[in-house]
Amino acid sequence: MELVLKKYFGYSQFRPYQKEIIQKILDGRDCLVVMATGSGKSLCYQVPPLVRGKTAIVISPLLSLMQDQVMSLKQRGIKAEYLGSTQINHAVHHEAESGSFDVLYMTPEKACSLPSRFWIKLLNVGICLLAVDEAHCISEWGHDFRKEYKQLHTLRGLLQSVPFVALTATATEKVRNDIICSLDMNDPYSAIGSFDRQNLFYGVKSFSRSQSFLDELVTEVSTYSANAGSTIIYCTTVKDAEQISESLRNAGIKSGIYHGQMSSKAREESHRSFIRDELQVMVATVAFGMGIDKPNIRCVIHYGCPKSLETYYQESGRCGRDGLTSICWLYYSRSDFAKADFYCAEAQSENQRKAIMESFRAAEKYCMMATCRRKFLLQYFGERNTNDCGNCDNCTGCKRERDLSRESFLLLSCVRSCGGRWGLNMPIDVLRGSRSRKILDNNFDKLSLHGLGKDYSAAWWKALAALLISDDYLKENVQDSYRLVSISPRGLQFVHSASMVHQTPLVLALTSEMIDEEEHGGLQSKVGDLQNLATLQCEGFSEAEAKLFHKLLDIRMKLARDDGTAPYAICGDQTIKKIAKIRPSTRARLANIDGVNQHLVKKYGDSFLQHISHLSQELNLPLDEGTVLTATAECPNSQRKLTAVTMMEYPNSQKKLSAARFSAWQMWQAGLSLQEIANSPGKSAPIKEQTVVGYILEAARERFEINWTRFCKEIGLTPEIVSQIRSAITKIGSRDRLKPIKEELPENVSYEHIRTLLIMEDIGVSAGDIIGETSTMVPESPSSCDVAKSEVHSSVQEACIRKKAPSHSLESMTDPISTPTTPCGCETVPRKRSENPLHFESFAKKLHALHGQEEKPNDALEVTESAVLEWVRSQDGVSLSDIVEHFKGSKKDILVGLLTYLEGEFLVFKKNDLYRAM
Ligand SMILES: Nc1ncnc2c1ncn2[C@@H]1O[C@H](COP(=O)(O)OP(=O)(O)OP(=O)(O)O)[C@@H](O)[C@H]1O
Repeated sequence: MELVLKKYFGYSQFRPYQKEIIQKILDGRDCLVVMATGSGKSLCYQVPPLVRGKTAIVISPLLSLMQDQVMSLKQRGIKAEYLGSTQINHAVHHEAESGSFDVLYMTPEKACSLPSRFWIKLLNVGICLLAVDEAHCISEWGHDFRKEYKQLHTLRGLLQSVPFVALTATATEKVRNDIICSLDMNDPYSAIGSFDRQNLFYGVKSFSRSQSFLDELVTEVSTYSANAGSTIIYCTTVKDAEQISESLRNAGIKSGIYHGQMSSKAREESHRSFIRDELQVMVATVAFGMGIDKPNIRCVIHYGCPKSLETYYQESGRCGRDGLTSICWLYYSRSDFAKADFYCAEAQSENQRKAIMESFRAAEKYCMMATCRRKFLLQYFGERNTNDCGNCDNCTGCKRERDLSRESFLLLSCVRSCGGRWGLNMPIDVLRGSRSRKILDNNFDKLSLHGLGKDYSAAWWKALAALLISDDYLKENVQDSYRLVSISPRGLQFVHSASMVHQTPLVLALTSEMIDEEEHGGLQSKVGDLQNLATLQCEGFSEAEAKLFHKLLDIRMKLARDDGTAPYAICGDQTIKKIAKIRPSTRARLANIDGVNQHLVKKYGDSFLQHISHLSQELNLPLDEGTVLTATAECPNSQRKLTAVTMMEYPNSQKKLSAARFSAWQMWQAGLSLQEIANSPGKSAPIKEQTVVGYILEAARERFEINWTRFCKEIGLTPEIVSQIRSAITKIGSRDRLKPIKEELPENVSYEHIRTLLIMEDIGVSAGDIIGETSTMVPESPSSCDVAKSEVHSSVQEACIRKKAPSHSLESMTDPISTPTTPCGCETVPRKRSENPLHFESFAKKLHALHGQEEKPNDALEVTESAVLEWVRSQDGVSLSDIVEHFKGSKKDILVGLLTYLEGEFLVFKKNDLYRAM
């Protein structure tokens, strides 16, 4: 399973529940999976077909969702397709029944209308599971009941031996039971995960649909949207959606619109542009609901209270599916709460009407509460023992608590005096001193309470009423869709214990709406804080790394566009972040990054590596940051010759130098030329020689030993150039900045010359001594003083050459294959890779050639890619020492080289220091 996970999905670990669920499916057991949005449910049905080599059937409610999923799976090298009305390739049906696909999506209608011969044929080749995604649609108690889902049990009869897997993010206990019964599931394994989406911040504010609020919202969105993922703004009406969309476009924000009144073609186009990152913001109605599978949505805004808490959880759950910090704001106005009847009109039964009403009230309560919102959400979905989250507006805002005993006494008494026959408006109007006809007709103007609550707005009183309802002082009864308010026993007790002049203290936390009402007369409903999204995106990055991250996002976008796919299908933002942080220089290192799968490495790896190398150079960022150095195979011959001088002598080298610099220095010490190092094959593309010079100079600054004579010769630092540089420095009177020095010098004097001289001086190496001693150097015009000094012998450097320079000529080595190679035996151009491991035997041969033949015990096994691969494959995870032991007699360096190579080719992978075959 882990192998499939890494190979196709690029991940090295399963998330909670995934592995158990997959195992149960592989064992043939029905499963009910209820896990949070974005928790990774899809993977549970995508892995088994790859393990078993049989087709997985996935029932999904929306064509757009299927198309997105198929696109993403194809980008992972998984054979996936869908059957549905928009499928224009007629061959798909035939291929599907012959079992050509790993994952086959279809709508419930399609699944029920396929002839039984289709299923029988497919069963013969193999079906490993039937998954019902968004399974809550089966239940009348669910918030999105679809009658086509009810028909799915007919498939049970046809596919008796196939495990059924029902998946949903939102299912109360009632809904779960309904799913199990409807699908005729047999003793299903139930995996009920937490609903908690810890990376999401939840916030709520009251607002008025005014131009000033809209302007403020547009300004906020524009501050972060250009470089911080995507945003969805959900509206409750098409009119709101159109108005917001227009305002965003007028402000120059790339935004699209999506609602049910658009043609299906226009909707598709809008959806497509959004998932391909061509739009920053999508303004949509609920029509843009389930099936938005885009992982990098950073912000979901609700412009109006949604119709149920389940809908809210689903829609806000579109946010931050890649696990990165994301924000959900909900803006509500009082008028939103008057829509219950409208939503109930959709009900097809009394049960459904009740369910709609209940979840609508829950959404209202969510808006009005002053305590932890996440806790409320989780408890609504049946999770107990939850604590305050510290990551919602009510937890993070400064809580304002106040003794509201007098106000509560007035409201409770007034509700009681009105006889519990009214909604909230009547007692509030009485308190505010209204003399409307209804009040006069009922003689409520005669009540002693009449007019005593004038100091607060009606909205303020309603907010207090919501607090008193949630604390059980008031209760709401729904009668013929009217909401009547009456006093509860607890409320009655409170009223009895008090009088007009004295009440028991009742300390309550004010809601943000109450505060707004008190401080700004309800006019200042400020948009919640969205701006920090832009900074969150690059948290933990230096400025240069943040730049690299954004450039890599652009590159991913371009690659995706060229390929007609969505950027996130290549890899997620989280993975790009890791790439920007690590800056891998080789395929193997790229492959090691979580989220990088085989398909990515094969298809885009070289392109990414080239860009990383160039951009890192431009931004002065080292490659292979944080990579633990191991003996690498990137230039295998150098390893052999360096065993005596590398890690042993520089135990802290990792701390001082990045892997790329250390590796360049190693190769240099092994006798490779600067050009050879620049072209060494471990990298996807040659790097510049100047970069190699820079790397070696940095090593020198860190007191790594350098053969200066050889180095100066190679970069062409002559005595004449040294004296020219010195004159230039004297002339400008400073050596702090290179540019003015360079400007004083002739063309042939390079920055590398200047840098080298300065570093030599900094670390106390005399340039004159070094340059002067080498007779093979032919200075263009030897300058007197430096030539004189050249007679002096540099004992330190010379000793170093004698002791550690390569003992045999690199050029003399036999190259067993015909590809052009550098003197180190490595290819000068990136090698075209093949899927067939045997094709790489040449690499093993080359390694042997480079390391020289040696005495091997008679029983020693020959080390080739296929031999190593075969043996690793036959084991359940082996350590390097096991491999060395098994292939005893072979050099560890050769084995390490082969393993690294096989890792880069996704033929083996390493987890917890154990190698396993893919
Ligand atoms: N083991 C894993 N390691 C890292 N990322 C993972 C893992 N499993 C899944 N993911 C990623 O998590 C994200 C959400 O996964 P997925 O789409 O399966 O969620 P879901 O539970 O089906 O959500 P929803 O209910 O909203 O459809 C995807 O980007 C997916 O690639």
